[in-house]
Amino acid sequence: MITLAIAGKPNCGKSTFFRAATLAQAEIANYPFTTIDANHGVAYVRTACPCQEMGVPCGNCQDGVRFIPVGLIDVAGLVPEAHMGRGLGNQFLDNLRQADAILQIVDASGATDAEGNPVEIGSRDPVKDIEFLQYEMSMWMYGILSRNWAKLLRQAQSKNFSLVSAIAEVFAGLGITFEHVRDAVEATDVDLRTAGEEDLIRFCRELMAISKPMLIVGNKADQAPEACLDRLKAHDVIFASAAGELALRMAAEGKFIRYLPGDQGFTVNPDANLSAAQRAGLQKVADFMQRFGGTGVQKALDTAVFNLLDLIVVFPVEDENKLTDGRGRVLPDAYLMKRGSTPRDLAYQVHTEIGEGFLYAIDARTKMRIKDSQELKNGDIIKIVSVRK
Ligand SMILES: Nc1nc2c(ncn2[C@@H]2O[C@H](COP(=O)(O)OP(=O)(O)OP(=O)(O)O)[C@@H](O)[C@H]2O)c(=O)[nH]1
Repeated sequence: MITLAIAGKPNCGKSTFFRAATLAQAEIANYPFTTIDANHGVAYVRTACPCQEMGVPCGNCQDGVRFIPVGLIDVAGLVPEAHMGRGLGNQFLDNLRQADAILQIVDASGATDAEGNPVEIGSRDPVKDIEFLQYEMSMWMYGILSRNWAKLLRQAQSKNFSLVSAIAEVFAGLGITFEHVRDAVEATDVDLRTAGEEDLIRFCRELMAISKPMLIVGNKADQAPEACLDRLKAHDVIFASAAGELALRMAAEGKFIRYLPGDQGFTVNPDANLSAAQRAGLQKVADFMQRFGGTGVQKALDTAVFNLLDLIVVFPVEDENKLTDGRGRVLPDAYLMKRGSTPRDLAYQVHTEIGEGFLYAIDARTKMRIKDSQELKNGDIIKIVSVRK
């Protein structure tokens, strides 16, 4: 499963974001428990379900809105100098190894200092928090590389030794590949054999950015002064109110409101028995959503998966006319796949045996065969024909 990590300094709202994102109404979540443990959970990305367009009600979506599970990890307690083992240090940086991308939460309201202690709203420049996480993570990687460096350089003296492959091996546990290392070398133009400390740190920073793409979430935007928002705007930030999203999901779970994560607004159920304070609280969230186009939580999850990781959604079926699987379920699965994936890749994702026996694929919309070399498109409904079942 694609996994996103939530990272940031203490008190920026990570746990609130995590709780909000993993609290799914029964109609949305196929998973009985969306929180696996305190720090690992299941969240959902939102996409259009093709069932309405195709005229076959599927029962797996909400009015044409389909939610697809992704893993979510709350990487708690990152403090300055964590890479030197301070605070919970390495253990938590280590958590990031499981992540495909990182949601970097910053306190957009500037109400917490470098260590996460509460300070007056607006007194901390939130941009500094963006730099902090990227610095900690690249220094952590540099620490790993420098521990292995002398040995790697010795080995590099032999003729057929590739430093790029060797570095990829050092970081294999982090999901870093040969291509990531090669791209980082190219982007930084570092000559690895002669590189000094400064060059290697720069290289690690690039490698980090390439292998663990980060999305910046400006949380607590509901209480952020204009000056803080303006400073963050230069950094491609998604503004959010995790607290607002949590309130909405809890209200929706209690059937007080009708709200689907990612909607730009919500409606209060006419028979909801709400106190004046609850109504006022909901009104505040409604005002925020109107200003920012939603609470930002679902938008952050969707942007990380569909833009940063550049994934598309593909719906495999066994019957291209009824759009069902072998058990008659309509559009039962929605797969997240890398853009550029082919029908054969989809066959492998469904099952290794189906991949091995792959013959051809049919586009359920056109009923035409598609070439194996053809790239799948977002929203495709595909029947795989394979010699083995
Ligand atoms: N106004 C506002 N407050 C928020 C928001 N999100 C979180 N908070 C508050 O910020 C404080 C810290 O939130 P947490 O979610 O515990 O922060 P954390 O980053 O998990 O903190 P650590 O567990 O210490 O790492 C709490 O008092 C939250 O209620 C938000 O979107 N808006």
